Amino acid sequence: MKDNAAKLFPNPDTGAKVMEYSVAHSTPLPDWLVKYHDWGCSDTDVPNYLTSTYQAQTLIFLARMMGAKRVLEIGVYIGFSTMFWSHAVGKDGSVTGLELSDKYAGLARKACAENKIDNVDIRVGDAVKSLENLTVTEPFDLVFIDANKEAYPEYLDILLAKSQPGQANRLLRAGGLIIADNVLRSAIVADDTERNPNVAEIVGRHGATSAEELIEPLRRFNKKLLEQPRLETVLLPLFDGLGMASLKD
Ligand SMILES: C[S@@+](CC[C@H](N)C(=O)[O-])C[C@H]1O[C@@H](n2cnc3c(N)ncnc32)[C@H](O)[C@@H]1O
Repeated sequence: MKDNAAKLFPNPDTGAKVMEYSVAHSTPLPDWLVKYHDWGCSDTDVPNYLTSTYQAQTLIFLARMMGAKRVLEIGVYIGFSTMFWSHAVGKDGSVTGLELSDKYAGLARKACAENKIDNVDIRVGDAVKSLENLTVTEPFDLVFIDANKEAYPEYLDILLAKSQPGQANRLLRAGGLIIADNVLRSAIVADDTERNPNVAEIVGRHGATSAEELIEPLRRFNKKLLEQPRLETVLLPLFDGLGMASLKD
């Protein structure tokens, strides 16, 4: 049987070169998005929150390939991903962003205004509440989950409950895509043994009492994606782990 993990990179340097080459041979982001990402990495509270520019290139490609016009984003931060979704859906599409922090929502709105983006609507508050209260006239094509990891299972439950077949004003259309970031969380979700040095590092970084506290909600989320009969799922070990599922009716 062919090995699932192709042994492409003999060492980290070659791995980095392959990545550099792959980025250079993928449709580039517009300059204004790259500039905003640079600013986000150098001058904001938590640069680590940002998706990478290569992840942006990949997700834009995916959204356009499925013809997505309406995107819901859970976890906006300073609006980098919000703006790349806006770029992906084009002027006749729209993006709704849910963000807890008033400050980050303000930065995101400012960036949208500065870049003449007028198809983004950012709502401030806890995303569980915002999702519960969200009503739409047309369903979303794509939902990007990138907020507090402990609430991922709840976000999924609400999304599915509000996207029932035949339901008026459902949130996600049949055939719509759910993309969840960080579902492997520096590999600790798949390997929480002492062989994985990231376990101690991540627990320390998040001031968690145990690795389990960080791992359990994501394992529950990944299991729900897999076992929910209305979802067809693939977990890509790219970036920090991308959970992807399409909704069947
Ligand atoms: C990883 S960042 C999002 C990064 C953004 N998607 C990007 O790639 O540019 C996660 C965001 O989720 C927000 N967040 C955390 N808990 C939340 C909650 N309960 N409801 C809504 N947003 C939340 C944080 O304030 C933070 O801005």
